Amino acid sequence: MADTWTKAAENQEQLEQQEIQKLNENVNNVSISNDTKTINKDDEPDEVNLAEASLLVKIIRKGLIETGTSLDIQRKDPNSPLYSVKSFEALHLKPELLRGVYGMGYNAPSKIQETALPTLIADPPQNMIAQSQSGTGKTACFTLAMLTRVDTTKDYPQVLCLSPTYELAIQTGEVAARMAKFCPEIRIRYAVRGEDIQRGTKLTDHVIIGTPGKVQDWSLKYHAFDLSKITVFVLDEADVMIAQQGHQDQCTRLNKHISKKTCQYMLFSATYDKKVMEFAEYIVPSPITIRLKKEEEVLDNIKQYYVRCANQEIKYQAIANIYGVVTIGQAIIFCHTRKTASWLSSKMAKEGHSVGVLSGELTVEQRLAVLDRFREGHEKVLITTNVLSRGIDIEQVNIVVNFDLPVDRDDNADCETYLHRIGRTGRFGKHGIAINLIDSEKSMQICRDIEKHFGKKIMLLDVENSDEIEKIGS
Ligand SMILES: Nc1ncnc2c1ncn2[C@@H]1O[C@H](COP(=O)(O)OP(=O)(O)OP(=O)(O)O)[C@@H](O)[C@H]1O
Repeated sequence: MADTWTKAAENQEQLEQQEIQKLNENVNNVSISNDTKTINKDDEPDEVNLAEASLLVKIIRKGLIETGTSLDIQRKDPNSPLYSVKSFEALHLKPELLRGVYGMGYNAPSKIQETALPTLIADPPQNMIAQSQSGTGKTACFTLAMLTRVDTTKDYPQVLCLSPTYELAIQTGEVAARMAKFCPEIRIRYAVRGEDIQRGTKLTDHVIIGTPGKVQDWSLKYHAFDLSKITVFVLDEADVMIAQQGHQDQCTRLNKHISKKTCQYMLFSATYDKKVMEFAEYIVPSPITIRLKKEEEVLDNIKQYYVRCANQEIKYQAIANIYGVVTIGQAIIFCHTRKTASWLSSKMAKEGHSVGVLSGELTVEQRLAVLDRFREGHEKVLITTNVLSRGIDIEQVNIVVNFDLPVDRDDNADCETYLHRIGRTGRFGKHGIAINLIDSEKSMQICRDIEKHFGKKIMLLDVENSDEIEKIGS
């Protein structure tokens, strides 16, 4: 059987190689002028964008080519988050789950999977607070641990997984369903907006995946399940769940009813600032902690740039031209407010560009429909707000644009959100590009603060210097 799985994985790899080759052929067919002559950015937005487009093609082309060859190399590099010495077989997963894992095309664990999984599924259960870079397989890691712990002889919810957004809960549920494909007796239930139950219902599902508000309603208001019987409590994007206003109150309320003696806590995120980690260690009894050093948090496979734009209109022009280039892959554009997202999308739509827009004011059905269309490639560009900054996994996204840099309530750099936003590209070792549009001294300062915080260079995309362009693109 193992041989069949190995073959399936090899086939998958061959298919991926063919796909990459096809993409590269497409890239080579894109004809864009290499004109990089001196440009007055304020007066000549079109020329600026032509040069930018040309540079982007080079960078993307390089990224796509590297993507095809580097996964194996990254796996052998001890400094890479994808490094592993063990096979999935060596992690002591149940055979049915192992089949699920291979069925998803995974052939070796990432560093976080190799490190955390054996501890998470060992007995007696141990609590864990884990950090690993974006796109390195945390979801698969805690999902496998959750499914391992299910006791199908008991017909009530035992595993509770909380996500900060509707989209993320659905995505995690889909991963869990795929992993559990060969465990048909495990029942998984979404507790999210739009899913309703009758008063008096007693849930018989084993795993509940949802957002805190809905889970609170079902457990504490409708008593559809008993929180004290939960044996695994997972907080995905744990830092926002325990520290951000709104989520914090709901999670604290739920946590009060969870038995510290019999429940295993699993907290996962790509970021924890110092205070949040201290708080997490305070609320989770005797946790095993897996932490990254600050300089390890930003992935080397995501190249970061900034572009100076005179004003919002020039930022728009930059985006409008980037649109032409990203048909090679897909892009997500982050705006600070719904208003800017809607302004940008309607302006682009008016000019005939096909873009999706996803922000908090849409109904959950609309949000999911927009995301599905984007996943299926109907739109190449998705304009959004922080609602989509965390966890969403779309493999083909190779560019993230910060139309506005992320700031906190005091207008200071929001480094955690920045990291999550740019982590929508560069998934599982792929190469990605993050472009920050800078239109004021204030935003330049924020960019510098982010750079300093992570100790990773954010390079100027200087369209006036063709030598530099060549250097960046090579
Ligand atoms: N061992 C593996 N082998 C190959 N692909 C994997 C493996 N583990 C996870 N993946 C894939 O890598 C991608 C990123 O994984 P995942 O979404 O779990 O990352 P994450 O760490 O949870 O990201 P984020 O920090 O953004 O929440 C997914 O497409 C997933 O299917």
